[in-house]
Amino acid sequence: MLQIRSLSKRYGSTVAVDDLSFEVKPGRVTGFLGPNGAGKSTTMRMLLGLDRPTAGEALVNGRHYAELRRPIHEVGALLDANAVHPGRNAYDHLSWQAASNHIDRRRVVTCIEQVGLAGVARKPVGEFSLGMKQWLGIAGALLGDPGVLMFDEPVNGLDPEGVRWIRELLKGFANEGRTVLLSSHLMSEMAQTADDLVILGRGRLVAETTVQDLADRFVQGVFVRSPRPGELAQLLRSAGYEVDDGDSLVRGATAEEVGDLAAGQGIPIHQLVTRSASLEDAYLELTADSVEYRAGGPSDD
Ligand SMILES: Nc1ncnc2c1ncn2[C@@H]1O[C@H](COP(=O)(O)OP(=O)(O)OP(=O)(O)O)[C@@H](O)[C@H]1O
Repeated sequence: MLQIRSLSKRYGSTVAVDDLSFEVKPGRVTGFLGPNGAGKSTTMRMLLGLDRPTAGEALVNGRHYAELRRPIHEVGALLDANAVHPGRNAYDHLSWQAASNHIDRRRVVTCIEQVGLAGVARKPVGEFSLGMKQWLGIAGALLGDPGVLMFDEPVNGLDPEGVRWIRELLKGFANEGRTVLLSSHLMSEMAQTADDLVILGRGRLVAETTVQDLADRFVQGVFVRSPRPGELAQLLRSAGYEVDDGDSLVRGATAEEVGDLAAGQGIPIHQLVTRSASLEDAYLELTADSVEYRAGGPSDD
């Protein structure tokens, strides 16, 4: 369990995190989303005791990181996959981490196998692809078999197969009852991975929701096809619905409402499909005011 309470962090005149509060629950994958510079990494660093809050608290299992008795057994994290000595091999890298935390070497082998690196464990990390470094970072996070896992942009730069692999791995961790916090600036990466969503913009909480609720909230309407479209559209308009796209899109209605109205007047329906905005659309709308830089240059506020 992770708890963020009225958390703020300033760097000089930059407010990186601004009075942020949310919770991350066990048994779920929580997507931590926000445009570049929204404050995700800063929040994670404060949870891990790597940065000191200006105000508020960031708690792991109800305690500050510094108060955890055996931190590596409570929380594991991958913040920067490249923060590995390139000349060291994967096995030695993890063994060194394990030794300094009194963790048995057999656990190193288990973690290496769990992330599929057994075949390259003796290769220098400098020869690893970005994906392999990410797996190694995940193996490091698993060393202490912690109940809480945090990953900062773990799928950044991975190919689709790598993304799918990591997605299944993270879902598996949540199914084991662990708390999994996963940051990204892309909704597309979260839609199929996360259960819950915490969305930031300019250091502030924009939404704390579930993927399902967000999708439901942004439902656009119902696409309907009938051999008597004009008549149906008139009926729907008189019932107070907005109908457009050549009388085929009924805004603000459910499929049941449209179907029942049509049935009441004996108007045949050949197709009835609920049409949602994509999660990506919903996310862009929610964070539109928070983007530091857009494709066309700096935002004008
Ligand atoms: N050590 C630091 N010194 C000064 N400013 C910082 C520092 N760390 C972060 N910031 C600033 O704080 C803000 C939040 O940065 P942060 O890295 O937490 O965002 P993020 O959501 O993780 O973004 P990204 O997806 O780009 O990593 C940014 O404006 C950033 O420039």
